[in-house]
Amino acid sequence: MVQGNCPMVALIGRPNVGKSTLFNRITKSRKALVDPTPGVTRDRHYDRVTWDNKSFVLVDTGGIDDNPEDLLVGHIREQALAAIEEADIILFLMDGREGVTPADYEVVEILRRTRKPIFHVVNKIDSPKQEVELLAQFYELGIEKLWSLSAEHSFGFRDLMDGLSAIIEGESDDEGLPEDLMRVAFFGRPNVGKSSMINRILGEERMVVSEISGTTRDSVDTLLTHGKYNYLLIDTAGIRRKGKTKEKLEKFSILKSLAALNKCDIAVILIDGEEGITEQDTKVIGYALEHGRALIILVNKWDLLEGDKKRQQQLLSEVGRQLPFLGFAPVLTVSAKTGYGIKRLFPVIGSVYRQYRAVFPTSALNRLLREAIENHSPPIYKNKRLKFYYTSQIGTSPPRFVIMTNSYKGVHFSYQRYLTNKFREGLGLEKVPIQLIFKDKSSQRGT
Ligand SMILES: Nc1nc2c(ncn2[C@@H]2O[C@H](COP(=O)(O)OP(=O)(O)OP(=O)(O)O)[C@@H](O)[C@H]2O)c(=O)[nH]1
Ligand SMILES: Nc1nc2c(ncn2[C@@H]2O[C@H](COP(=O)(O)OP(=O)(O)OP(=O)(O)O)[C@@H](O)[C@H]2O)c(=O)[nH]1
Repeated sequence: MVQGNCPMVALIGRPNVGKSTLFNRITKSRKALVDPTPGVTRDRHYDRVTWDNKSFVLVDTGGIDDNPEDLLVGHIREQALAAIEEADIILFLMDGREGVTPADYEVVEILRRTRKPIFHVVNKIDSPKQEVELLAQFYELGIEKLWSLSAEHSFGFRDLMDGLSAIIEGESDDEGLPEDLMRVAFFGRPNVGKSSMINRILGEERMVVSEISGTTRDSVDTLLTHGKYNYLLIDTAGIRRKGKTKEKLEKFSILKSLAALNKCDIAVILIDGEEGITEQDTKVIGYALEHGRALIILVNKWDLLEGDKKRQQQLLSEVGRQLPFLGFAPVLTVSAKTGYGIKRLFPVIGSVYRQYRAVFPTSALNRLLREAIENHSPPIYKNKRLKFYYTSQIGTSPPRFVIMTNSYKGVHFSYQRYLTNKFREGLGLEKVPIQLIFKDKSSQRGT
């Protein structure tokens, strides 16, 4: 049984064996979370999947790292090594139509080195008849259990997914943790100072601390009580840097840390004050946004910029420029080394958390909606004035509101943005993401 919330399942295999096809089949049933945010780099090669109430993060390693200059066999070997190192479960895909290849032998050998669960999957077996014809030769590999599959036509798919979810433990229910816990996860590139930051927070505040192990394989969660509040600090894994695979592992570690996103309320993203914001930072931020998480940006190692006003300003405006859509996220300059700025963090976490979980009475929301419409008339759509009838809150974390309209299709981006800003201002939600969902009153359809 694979423990922990949301293990990482890596899909490996030679080019063209059907990894993308399988990835799409597994992930496509998932309903879209939020509209894509402009400017955010989206990586289509990983996704969170829930099957039978079990959740995991699926990673298509082929997509992560396609370097055409890599020799084929070398490439798959590296992929397998990285997967052994970083993934919790491995799906090794082979091509039933092509038959067993030397690379398959080699990968099977590599995979024998780990005790992690491995699914040896023979793809492109599109029917029971083909199973009889194509599968037999793969037993030469000496693998007891082979899974035959048609990623394209779904033969064998359900069995594979059931097999996979059978070895994943259900969501842990946080037994023994206090209620109303603020879950704060720290993200950032290797070496940005995540561990130093958490240590600094713990040392600085001399708080009641206890370690909760095993929630995620490589991360240690720390429960602490500060004032009358309880916090769970989640440190995302540091990676082991090893020779040539460093780059690859770095990508893996980012993906894996994404599993932590699923269990936090607030994602604290550390940016290296010396290096500035990187593409990997914007990727993690994008993913946090898609998951509707509250965000706090910490520009760490600020001590290294001490006295350099020009560089400081440059850096902050760079952050603003790179993340224009992120106006709501507080940005703090800090130093885990000297302790500069750390005292400001808790009040910010507190106010972000309160906003993130806020609940509003329907009457106040409707008043706000009416005022917003009076101040700025809705546009005309298909010769009719757009109407907004009423609104109510349908969720928190982040706050979500539904607004009933006569034509949700007519609510263009600019008016949507206007209403979002009005809701933010009117409800005091300036530090968190919020979602407005428009629905047609008559048909109950909408976005
Ligand atoms: N007959 C059959 N064809 C399949 C199946 N799965 C994938 N294919 C085909 O195999 C080809 C390669 O599939 P991809 O999913 O792109 O393979 P990949 O492993 O992601 O390839 P790379 O992106 O190069 O790593 C495509 O033409 C698919 O249509 C299957 O189950 N049956
Ligand atoms: N000058 C300066 N150095 C810092 C600061 N914070 C961390 N460092 C240094 O940066 C290095 C990396 O810090 P870690 O806390 O290990 O970074 P991490 O993000 O946990 O790294 P991984 O475990 O690799 O993910 C260490 O040498 C720290 O001493 C800071 O605010 N200022």
